[in-house]
Amino acid sequence: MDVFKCLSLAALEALAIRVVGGRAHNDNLTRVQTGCILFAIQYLLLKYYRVFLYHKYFSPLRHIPSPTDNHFFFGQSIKKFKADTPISLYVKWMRDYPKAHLIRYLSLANTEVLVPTSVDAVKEILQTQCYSSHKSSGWRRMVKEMAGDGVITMEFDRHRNHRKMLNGSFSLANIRNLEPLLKSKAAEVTQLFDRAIAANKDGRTGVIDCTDCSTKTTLDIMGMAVLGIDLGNLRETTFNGQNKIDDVNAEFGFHKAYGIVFAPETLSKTLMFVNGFVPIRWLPIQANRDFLFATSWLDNYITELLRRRRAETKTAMDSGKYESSDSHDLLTFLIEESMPGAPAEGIKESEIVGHLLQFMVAGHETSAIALSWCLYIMAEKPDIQARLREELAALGDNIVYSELEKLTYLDNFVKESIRVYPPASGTFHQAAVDMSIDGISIPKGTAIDLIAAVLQLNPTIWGDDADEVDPTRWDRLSGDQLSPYAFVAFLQGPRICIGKTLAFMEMKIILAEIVRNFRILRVERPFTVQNPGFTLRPDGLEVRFERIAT
Ligand code: HEM
Repeated sequence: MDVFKCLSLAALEALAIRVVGGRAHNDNLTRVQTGCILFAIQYLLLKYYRVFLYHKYFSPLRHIPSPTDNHFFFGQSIKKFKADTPISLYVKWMRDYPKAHLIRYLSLANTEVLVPTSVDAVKEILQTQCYSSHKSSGWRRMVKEMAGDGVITMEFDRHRNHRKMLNGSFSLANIRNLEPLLKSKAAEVTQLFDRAIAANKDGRTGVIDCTDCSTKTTLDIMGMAVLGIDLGNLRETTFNGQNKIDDVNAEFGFHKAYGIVFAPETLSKTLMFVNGFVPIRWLPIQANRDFLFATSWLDNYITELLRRRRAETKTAMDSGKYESSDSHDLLTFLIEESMPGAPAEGIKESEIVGHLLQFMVAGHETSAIALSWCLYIMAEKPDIQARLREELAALGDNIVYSELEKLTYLDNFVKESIRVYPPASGTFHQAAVDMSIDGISIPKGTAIDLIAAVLQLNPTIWGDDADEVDPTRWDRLSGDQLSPYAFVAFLQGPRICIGKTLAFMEMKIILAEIVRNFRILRVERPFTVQNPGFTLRPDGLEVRFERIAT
């Protein structure tokens, strides 16, 4: 836009100089040369104004509390990149300005970014003015590159229409039908724990990598719930004698592909972020080749599956043998919804593939991270673990979910772990129109980072012990804690997570099985949290556990 403005202005000025000055004004310079020089001067001046002057002297946002330790050009970007976790700096700023409703920080080239820190400010963005902002274009580009174009990357009417159609597939009744699947996967988790014990020298305890194990579990669950296929990641996991999962001989599949795309090495991660702004996937390096192979493998796999299932459905319908069942995986649901005369008739194949890919991603990665942090908390806090076990002991051996969901301590524990360790670190918006938050005018285009931890770890909302994991706090909520905008790990408003109920159900069923059968003893070694990233993914979090004698 700036280039276009400066080009037009330079062309007009060059023309004016020619007309006013006549041929004599400077015979050595042609009109094009004059135009180029004017363009360069104006463009540099405009950029200087935008990068170095605007945020300091002219921006309507300049009075909002802001961290001051900025790099002169990169603002806080380098610090964010180097921080321990994707949320650490945001939480620090929230603590530095406890009374603020909004915080402003400077990003690359001193671009201003707002971070809402109060329940009122978040409510305005997610509810009152929910259609005044949309996901940032850079973020959407990154997600589309990884997981196609589905509900997560759609906006406004397109999002509203697709979301309305998709809501049916994750209705309460449909989710309830997944109970047998979730129980069978929970049983497979205990078998995997037993295999880890059997592979260990002492024959009594085992060690698992929490993120790896949880990812396999939730990927298997999503494989069934979304695609109707058993990916078999849990069943096929073996251990190699040094407590390590033996992945060397595993065929290329969903788990490997998602690992490359969503849990990449530092170089690949950097390429992913840079590519959100400047296209660099054409660079002939191995990290790019791996990424492109994995994303196209996932896309081809799902497209083929869709075409095959569609053909099978059509054959069954033509022969009058097709019966719609009560329990739908998302793929079957979408095929039925897109039939002639059905609500989603005319939906593009690429949109169905986008939805499926994005549900697989959104559904497995976040739940896996949430489960990993639950295991971490249990390892660190034996008292919490004991209390969970005690509550579960009151139920018989063959637990049904209707009993499990009534357990208040388990419910509190799951909520509390997601409060302290929100799996999705943030959602990244941009003002779609000029808007006002907390009485402050926000110009169209301003970036807004919605960071769950900034609300969920905020001492002004949750008290001085906001950082502490205390499941019992959910029994005595008061003040702002009662607001739905104090707990936004699943977001709120029209874009609230579609899988929230399923996430709670799967976590409770799997945790119940683990807690009843195993005692988590300790965290085995120091670990890190991946940064940069869109999730709070622990890296190398291993726990040691033992079987509980029956
Ligand atoms: C602990 C587990 C989970 C957490 C913390 C979580 C969190 C979130 C968050 C924060 C969003 C908003 C993202 C954004 O707008 O940028 C979201 C959206 C979404 N989630 Fe989840 N999620 C979880 C589990 C699931 C599951 C199990 C599914 C699968 C059914 C799922 C499917 C989705 C989808 C499809 C969206 C996009 C909704 C839309 O844009 O309308 N999530 N989730």
